[in-house]
Amino acid sequence: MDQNHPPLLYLDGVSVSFDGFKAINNLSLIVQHGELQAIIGPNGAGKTTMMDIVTGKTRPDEGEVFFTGDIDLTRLDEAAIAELGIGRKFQKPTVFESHTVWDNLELALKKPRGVFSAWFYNSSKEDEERLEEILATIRLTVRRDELAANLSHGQKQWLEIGMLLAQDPKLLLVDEPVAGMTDAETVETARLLKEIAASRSVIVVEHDMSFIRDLAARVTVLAEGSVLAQGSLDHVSADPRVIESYLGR
Ligand SMILES: Nc1ncnc2c1ncn2[C@@H]1O[C@H](COP(=O)(O)OP(=O)(O)OP(=O)(O)O)[C@@H](O)[C@H]1O
Repeated sequence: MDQNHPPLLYLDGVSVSFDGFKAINNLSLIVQHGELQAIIGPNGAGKTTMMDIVTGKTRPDEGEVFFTGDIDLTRLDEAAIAELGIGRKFQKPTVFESHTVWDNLELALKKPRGVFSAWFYNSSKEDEERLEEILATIRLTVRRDELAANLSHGQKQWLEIGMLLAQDPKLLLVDEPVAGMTDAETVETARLLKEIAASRSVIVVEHDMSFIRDLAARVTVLAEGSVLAQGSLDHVSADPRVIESYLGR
């Protein structure tokens, strides 16, 4: 790692086994500041486990995981890692159904990012402007007063992404966001994530290839717990090993 210009996220030689099975095997991965990166790969490739390692849910047996160059994530717990500005969106949307879109965002803004945040919070003009901005980003401005329960599945996913944005993460990990979305929502989600990545780094795990194409991001192909190929979607799609282990199946 270039110590003068460290990447936002740096994994090197990371391995983790479950009952003797190497779910992550000597994985090295870099995410730059302001980068949108797509991670693809067959079921069981270790995509979820990789995110579990970054967010502190799973401890690696071996290897280095550094954030902003000098912060060793393997020594921190989940709350401390969230507090550093690493947000994670799980596959299923978890919004407060009986609250409005606006209230969901406001609750996320008030929620401390981790246990070390200030406990006292006063709503300010500045916060309201931020929430308005987030509403526009997640395409829900006109539905701000709607109960979250009345949103479509795709809109719930966007709302949850907005709730993470309210926490102002430096790195956003997004797990299979377009599963179950309509085609139109899927196309819009690619646009939305590209906009978000203009001001922070985003890792997206997905199986939907037309969505990955729309993202126009650098693609990392994981297989059997390590990086099989990396580059543009066209580049990795032409790799015979990628075709054999994933795309050709
Ligand atoms: N806590 C755990 N205990 C035991 N085995 C696990 C655990 N977590 C993951 N695994 C195993 O590790 C391997 C990698 O799983 P992982 O969920 O990371 O893959 P994935 O690439 O996210 O797959 P998918 O595309 O299906 O979500 C799998 O064989 C899985 O069964």
